[in-house]
Amino acid sequence: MLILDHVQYTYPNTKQSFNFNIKVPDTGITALLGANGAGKSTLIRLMALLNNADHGTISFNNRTVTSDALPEDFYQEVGVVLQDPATMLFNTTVYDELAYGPNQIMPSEKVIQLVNEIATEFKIADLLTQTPASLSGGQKKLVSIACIVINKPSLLILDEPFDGLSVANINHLKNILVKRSATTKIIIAHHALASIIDMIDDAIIIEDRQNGDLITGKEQLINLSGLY
Ligand SMILES: Nc1ncnc2c1ncn2[C@@H]1O[C@H](COP(=O)(O)OP(=O)(O)OP(=O)(O)O)[C@@H](O)[C@H]1O
Repeated sequence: MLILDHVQYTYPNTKQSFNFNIKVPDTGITALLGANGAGKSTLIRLMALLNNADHGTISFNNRTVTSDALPEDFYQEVGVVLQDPATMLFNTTVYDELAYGPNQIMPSEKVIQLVNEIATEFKIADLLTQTPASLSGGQKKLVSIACIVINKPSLLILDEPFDGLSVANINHLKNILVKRSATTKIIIAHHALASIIDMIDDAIIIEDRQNGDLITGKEQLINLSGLY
């Protein structure tokens, strides 16, 4: 579904260079693992076409995609939540934030129903009338994820989704993602394998700004959990 074929990228200012050659497994939950600064967020920005590769190709569902030739439906199919949720929240209320995507494609009575369903699923119904800027860091994180999940993307990419969440909310979000992974491919960048090993199917290791191996199998993942 998502393939990065010899993708190279260099930040113009810091000259940090990255090389990614990755075939993301088509189903389940894939972890992106690596030390701080290894390149997980950079990889996500490339996958999401927020940064343009200097060389190589990215293909999604057998189509080559670039931000210059963006397929019209790309961001309906691919939902991305970046590390800092504040960058994603710009509406007046949490309700408007959640309704933003659905409002583009369905009538308002359906939107109301869907927003209420997702707010219940994420346990954020009591926040609907609040302004996003007034939320706590963890609440912003949950709302920003719910805002993308509500659009039912076929590929969901989450950069450090559990950062800043309480244990109860981490467990709740894990349950939501595992349930949704039956119909949605999910990629999660995370820096502590042990804390997500129960929910992932495989992992891509990023080392020194390059991708390493695709790790599959519970035993192999457990063997790595002391390192990542
Ligand atoms: N906007 C930017 N401009 C220039 N260089 C950047 C930028 N963002 C990241 N870099 C460089 O790329 C490197 C990798 O950063 P990246 O955020 O991709 O790592 P990461 O694996 O997500 O790290 P962390 O686990 O700490 O979030 C950094 O060391 C930094 O020097």
